[in-house]
Amino acid sequence: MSSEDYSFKRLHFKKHPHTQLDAFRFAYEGIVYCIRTQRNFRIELVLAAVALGVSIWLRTGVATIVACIVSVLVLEMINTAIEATVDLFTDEYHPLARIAKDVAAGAVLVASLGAALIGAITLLPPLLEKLK
Ligand SMILES: Nc1ncnc2c1ncn2[C@@H]1O[C@H](COP(=O)(O)OP(=O)(O)OP(=O)(O)O)[C@@H](O)[C@H]1O
Repeated sequence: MSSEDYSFKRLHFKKHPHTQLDAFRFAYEGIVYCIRTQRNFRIELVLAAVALGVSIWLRTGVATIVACIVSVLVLEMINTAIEATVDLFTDEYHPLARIAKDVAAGAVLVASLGAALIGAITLLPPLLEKLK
């Protein structure tokens, strides 16, 4: 779904009033938008499923892995929101637009590297033990 399709769906959007259920639906649509349009988000979902599966198989605590997964996915979504906001503001080159997008992408990279490191520390020793 492109951002144009997404906007089209909302042609009849009324800002007020909306119910709590509508608020959940808007949030759900945001998640679906990320899955449909962000390749990195889909890759992260697959890696998350693999890491979670391995963690369950090895019977390590899953809480750390879940925390890493949530951090990366949430940051990817915030990155997508920042990109959309910057694109809404300008489609011209602007150094501040570049900083906003680069810093947001950098945040995702830091979280991803951290998650990979934590994943390796948590999963590698029991995995090597199991494969002995
Ligand atoms: N309006 C702009 N002004 C200046 N630089 C920009 C602008 N838009 C994008 N850039 C630069 O291009 C890079 C890629 O921006 P783009 O919007 O294409 O993100 P993307 O490739 O879709 O990112 P992702 O892969 O995380 O979805 C930014 O990180 C930034 O360095």
